[in-house]
Amino acid sequence: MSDLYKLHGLNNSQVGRYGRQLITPGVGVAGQEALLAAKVLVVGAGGLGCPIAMYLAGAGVGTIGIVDYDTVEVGNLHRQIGHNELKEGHAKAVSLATACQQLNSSISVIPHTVTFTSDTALDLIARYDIVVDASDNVATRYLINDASVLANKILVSGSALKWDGQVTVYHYNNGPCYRCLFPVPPPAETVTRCSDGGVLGPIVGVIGSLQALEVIKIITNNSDGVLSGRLMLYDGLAGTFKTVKIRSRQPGCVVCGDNPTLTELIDYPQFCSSPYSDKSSKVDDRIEDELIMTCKQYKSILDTNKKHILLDVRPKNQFEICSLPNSTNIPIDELSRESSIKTIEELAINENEILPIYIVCRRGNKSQDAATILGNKLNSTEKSTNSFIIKHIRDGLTGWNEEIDPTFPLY
Ligand SMILES: Nc1ncnc2c1ncn2[C@@H]1O[C@H](COP(=O)(O)OP(=O)(O)OP(=O)(O)O)[C@@H](O)[C@H]1O
Ligand SMILES: [Zn+2]
Repeated sequence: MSDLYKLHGLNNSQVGRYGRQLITPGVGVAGQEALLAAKVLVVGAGGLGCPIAMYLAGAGVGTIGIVDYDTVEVGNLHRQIGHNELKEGHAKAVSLATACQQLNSSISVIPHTVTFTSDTALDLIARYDIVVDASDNVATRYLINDASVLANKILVSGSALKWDGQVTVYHYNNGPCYRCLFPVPPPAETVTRCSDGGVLGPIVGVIGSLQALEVIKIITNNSDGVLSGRLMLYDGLAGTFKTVKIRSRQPGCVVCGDNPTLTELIDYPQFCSSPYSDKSSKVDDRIEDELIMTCKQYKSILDTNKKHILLDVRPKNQFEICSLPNSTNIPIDELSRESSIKTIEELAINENEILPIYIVCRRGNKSQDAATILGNKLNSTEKSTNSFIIKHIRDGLTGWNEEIDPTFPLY
């Protein structure tokens, strides 16, 4: 296109590349120019981060930053479709940045292979206009919120688990921030992680795409429909979307309120009692020593053919993947039922002897709770006998894989 025809700053290849987007009502040349000038930071290069960054790259967002400390694993690929098998072991931020550049080499995509922490957040955010939360843990969520408010940036937030997801925009046009809605973090033990609850690829695909769309709406100044003060909920299994009004900005909010008291970043893992990661860490012992058995001890029980009951308290669909020989599956949620207790008693009471009951789960977390529940039910004071031996297997099936048999599949 010669200047004779041109009334704007887009060149011929930009008109060609972004044509379908350009002619969409509400975008136009001004919208495209704004996209090319925009700088967006995506925190997390996982399930949400992949579609977010790829769609923003496709749309021609001029500068995209991608933060992630982690590396690509094959178990990520069912949903993290910006990566591929050749990238196993590579930094996720670099892998996704490369995929974005392959999609659109005319923009700038900057990988930041660091953990987003109180030390790194403000420096990173300062280089961008909009922040997108594509992380997967509560500590990072509070950090991103506080850093965005302190740096006065708009935050596009999303989350997904199992078959569901949600999207909203914080700190936009006097709308609420995350803390206006959730002033204090939930108890760490009530938070379900993707690695425990599961998540489907298309669910993060939908939510990540919606987050990218909010970013595009904000940049192209389609402000009326921006999901500020509203939360869009997607139930993929039911096939429904619902948008609900959420609490407005709270004048008393510690970070975005009228008289904020939180004026610098804090220690978020401490505040949330959980780390900047949803990875499973070693589980601490919470019960007395006599209720604990190691994987090696259980192996020797098996090797010596000692009679016992092995109770696997994982959800049924996890038990189906693989289980230790002769184990009985009673998911922990069903353990307190009278019928479950009866089944366990029938299994354990064997002619004249009472067999010991060993409990296993994925990592040795739920099995501790199960040992306590079962101890209370079976050895309660109302019972005449107090003789059930109950132990949980420390480190669970993950420990079994690591210490005893690496062929036991991990998921
Ligand atoms: N504070 C943080 N700094 C940098 N990256 C983060 C931070 N918190 C989370 N992330 C990244 O956000 C991404 C979230 O992706 P996703 O929810 O798909 O989980 P994942 O950790 O890859 O999956 P899995 O739980 O299956 O291992 C991860 O790649 C994770 O490394
Ligand atoms: Zn607030």
